[in-house]
Amino acid sequence: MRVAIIGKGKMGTLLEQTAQAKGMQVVGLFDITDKEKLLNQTVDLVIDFSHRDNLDWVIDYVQKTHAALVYGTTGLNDEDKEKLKATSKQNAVFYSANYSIGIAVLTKVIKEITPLLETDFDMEIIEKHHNQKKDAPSGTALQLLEAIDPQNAYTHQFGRVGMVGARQKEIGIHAVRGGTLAGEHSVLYLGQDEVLEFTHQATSRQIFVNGAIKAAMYVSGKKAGWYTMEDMMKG
Ligand SMILES: NC(=O)C1=CN([C@@H]2O[C@H](COP(=O)(O)OP(=O)(O)OC[C@H]3O[C@@H](n4cnc5c(N)ncnc54)[C@H](OP(=O)(O)O)[C@@H]3O)[C@@H](O)[C@H]2O)C=CC1
Ligand SMILES: O=C(O)C1=N[C@H](C(=O)O)C[C@H](O)C1
Repeated sequence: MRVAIIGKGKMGTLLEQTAQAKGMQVVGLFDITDKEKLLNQTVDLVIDFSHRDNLDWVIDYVQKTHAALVYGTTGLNDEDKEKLKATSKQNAVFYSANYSIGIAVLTKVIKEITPLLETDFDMEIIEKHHNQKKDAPSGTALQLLEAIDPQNAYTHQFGRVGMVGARQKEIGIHAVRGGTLAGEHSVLYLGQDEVLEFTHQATSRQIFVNGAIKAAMYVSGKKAGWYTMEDMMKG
């Protein structure tokens, strides 16, 4: 499988090593500065872990070449997500804000348990990441938020400051940044005299890379469509 990787940062470089070890032919790591080099060739699959500013030219490229796309970049706005969804009408697009198995399972679990808890428990999300991360809150925190509030029934309270008053029908989302933390996400259910807390800790980026490579193998050769970790877990 001929693969192009968009992004030359922490994820891009680790992806290249792992993809090559799995026998994929990596034609290169690309960024906005050298996109012309990619436009001159075709690949079967593009893996993007870079920055949302690359989204438009990457979409143009996969649409022209019919390559499949595994997309992991976070910090997308609603319009960006719509563009990706629209691309999946002509291309196979695999999308996840977090390619670890642990977060895929946690997302599934909290979808199931939230309806049992939300009447009596307040819900909050806390994420912690390294000091180089550009977006906040993390894409995963937003994915977990969507899982606990699929109908948008709560106010989404991004941090709190000042005389905020008593808690309303809201979900708090909090971002911590520092050091080299690969990523930690907690979903808290806070009730009368009891707290239920689920925490996922990534102790290395390799888990995201392994998940993205699995997603690449899963989506390669599939017909146009939108593919997720949930689909891949079903097999
Ligand atoms: N879905 C998942 O499981 C995971 C997703 N991610 C996401 O992947 C992305 C990359 O993460 P990571 O490798 O750690 O980040 P890095 O900062 O290490 O690398 C980012 C890459 O994007 C490029 N870039 C930065 N800003 C711009 C810009 N404005 N326009 C075009 N290119 C740009 C950088 O180039 P330069 O160095 O020249 O600025 C670099 O090549 C992030 O969005 C992160 O949240 C990360 C881990 C897991
Ligand atoms: O930037 C990172 O590092 C990570 N980004 C993703 C996110 O925003 O959720 C996934 C993971 O937490 C690491």
